[in-house]
Amino acid sequence: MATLSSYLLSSPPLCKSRFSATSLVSGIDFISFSPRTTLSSSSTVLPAILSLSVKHNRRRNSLQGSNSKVFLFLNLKQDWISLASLDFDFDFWVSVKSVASPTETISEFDEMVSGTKRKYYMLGGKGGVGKTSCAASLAVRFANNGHPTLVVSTDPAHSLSDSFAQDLTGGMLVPVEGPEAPLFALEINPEKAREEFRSASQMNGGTGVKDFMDGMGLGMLVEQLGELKLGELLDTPPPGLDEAIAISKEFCYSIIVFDTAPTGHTLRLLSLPDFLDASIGKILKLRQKITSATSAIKSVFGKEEKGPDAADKLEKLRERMVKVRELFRDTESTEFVIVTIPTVMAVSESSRLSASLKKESVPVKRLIVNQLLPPSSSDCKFCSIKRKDQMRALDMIREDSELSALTLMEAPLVDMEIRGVPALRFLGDIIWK
Ligand SMILES: Nc1ncnc2c1ncn2[C@@H]1O[C@H](COP(=O)(O)OP(=O)(O)OP(=O)(O)O)[C@@H](O)[C@H]1O
Repeated sequence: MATLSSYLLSSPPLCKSRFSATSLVSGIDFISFSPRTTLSSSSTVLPAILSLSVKHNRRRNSLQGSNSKVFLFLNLKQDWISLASLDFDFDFWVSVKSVASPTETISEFDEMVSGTKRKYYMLGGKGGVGKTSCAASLAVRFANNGHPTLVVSTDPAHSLSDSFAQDLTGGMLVPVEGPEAPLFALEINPEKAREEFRSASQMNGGTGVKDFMDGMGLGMLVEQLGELKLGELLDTPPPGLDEAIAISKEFCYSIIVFDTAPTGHTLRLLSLPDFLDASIGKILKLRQKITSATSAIKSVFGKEEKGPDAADKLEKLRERMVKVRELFRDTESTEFVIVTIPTVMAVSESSRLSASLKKESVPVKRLIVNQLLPPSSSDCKFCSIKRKDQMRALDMIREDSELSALTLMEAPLVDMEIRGVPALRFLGDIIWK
């Protein structure tokens, strides 16, 4: 934003419109105008490369307080710019300026599909904020722009099927109908993934820690390994394990979008590879020591070594965990997109999520504020309260040390259906211009 403001200061305005407005009711109000109308003389300028500044002068007879803030909403795609204020007893000066030449501009979307590496986008946030809807719409946007895409739901409470109005249950890849390039969707079956873990960590269909450790030739050390919480790990794999296993699988798509589970679950998922790597690593080291100590005895008695056993399977699982860990932190290929809604509670949780992701060295660049109320000149009482909450939450984002550093993307509250197709599929066209 620093470069943007310095550009605004240094470049002459492309258009300057003056208009006045007086709010008829107290509370937040909106006024809108179309930049294309006012810019008709500068036909070479694309709306996508415009920015907006506003100056306001208090009218002499204004009775309002002196601390009113003016908020700007730009929706160039839909041809409107709105100003929102608690006090419209002002004269407004609106300047629209070009911030870059068309050739220099890279849209958010272009940036997201740039590079040669396969890209992983993980959308996460508080429960119910619209992670699935935004993941589905982003995936549709990628596919419609020619990028073979896979969207994976790792949230045990799947709702991807509802977003696409298609049955995606069953843990299989399903082609999504509609988009131009291939788009596949997958709802991870947590039970299946857990089963995979159990079979990797247990020997010959045995169950429990004792069998597993026997299989490893470490039966007598079960007690000593108590501090690794191995029993817990094998009998009730931690939430998120299924996701980690799924993520580590090889897929043949240029972009993979993950619709993750709500915050707490996702954070456990992110720290899981480290935990598993450390635990499995310790077990394998121990086994190695015992094997070398007993190998001399075994050779004397002519006993054969066992074939592929639990240790090999576990070693493979550990390798996958290492890959997952690297993937989470690879800034060139992976990005965690935080999804939030404009409420104080959701913003607070998003700030904590951002801090935790930073601590885990997971790259985060963008924040989607979903379900923003579109401007309206005739709010009901409920809507005007909601709008005030929304303003407060947006202010919080701007002032938050974690969130203000992220690129803000706005997703409006949309009508749920467009001719029988869930409108949320098309949110991506609005968010990622
Ligand atoms: N921009 C929007 N406009 C209108 N409705 C929306 C919007 N975004 C999400 N919704 C609705 O909000 C509800 C929750 O959305 P969604 O399932 O995408 O959230 P989620 O964060 O994935 O939820 P969960 O945490 O339960 O997985 C759904 O009914 C969805 O249709």
